[in-house]
Amino acid sequence: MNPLVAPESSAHALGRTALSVNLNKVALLRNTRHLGIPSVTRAAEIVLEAGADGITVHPRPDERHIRAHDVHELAALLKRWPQVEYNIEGNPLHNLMDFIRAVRPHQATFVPDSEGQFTSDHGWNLPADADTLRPLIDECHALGMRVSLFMDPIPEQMAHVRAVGADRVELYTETYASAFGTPREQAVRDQFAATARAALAAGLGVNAGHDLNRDNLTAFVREVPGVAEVSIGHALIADALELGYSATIRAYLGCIHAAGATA
Ligand SMILES: CC(=O)[C@@H](O)[C@H](O)COP(=O)(O)O
Ligand SMILES: NCC(=O)COP(=O)(O)O
Repeated sequence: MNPLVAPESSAHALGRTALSVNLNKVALLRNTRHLGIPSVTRAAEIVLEAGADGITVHPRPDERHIRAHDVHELAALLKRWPQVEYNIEGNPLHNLMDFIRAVRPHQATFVPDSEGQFTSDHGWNLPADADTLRPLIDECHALGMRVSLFMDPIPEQMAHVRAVGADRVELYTETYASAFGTPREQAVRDQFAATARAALAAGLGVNAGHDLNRDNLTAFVREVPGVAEVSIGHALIADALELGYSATIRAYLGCIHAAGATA
């Protein structure tokens, strides 16, 4: 994959938030038998044919879901989809950089997970982590890709994200998802909006992800300014078990459309 021709997705061109589908949980189900189904690459084909703007994977060191062969097979598949972005997430101090060097996705998302962590549950600590991250960000840039840092929604951290050389921040949205539907919902969403404004002011692009779903997505995209991309996996794949991949993608794109243009 040649990231030097990384697409500005149709979503960017249309002024709406891009939907990147995280396929971790398809691989998780696949790995419970030695039958190769459900297929990760088939899931990618169907969600892309339904209009998804990107594919995200998080190949954890223990290969509990996405395995090394998935990363490479998806890279080969996406050569047929030049307008689709490939986003690979992981800890660059563990196994992520091997995939980055081999596959050269459009975006690398650095996530500070430990090797056996149950799921992603916190962002980087800046500026403390800056010296460790800076050469890895520089290497990703030299390989021609964008770098996004997975961060908690703290406005004061955004200047540090830019200072270390990252292009985007991925706002860790679990606190928003947990507050949704409670009296704290608006205050928490306001915190994300303030963080996004600080990120944009620092010259960063804004991504978001973790526990987003059909219920909480529209209000987030409507009220948090400039969200370029949401990466969604767990809830979306759960919905697809009920609705099918294609109807699910149309539903999530409908949630984004209902939020209005981001431009
Ligand atoms: C970084 C993040 O919040 C998710 O992208 C992450 O991939 C979730 O990992 P699991 O699917 O292993 O829970
Ligand atoms: N970066 C977030 C992601 O890729 C998917 O997170 P989730 O929707 O599985 O919680």
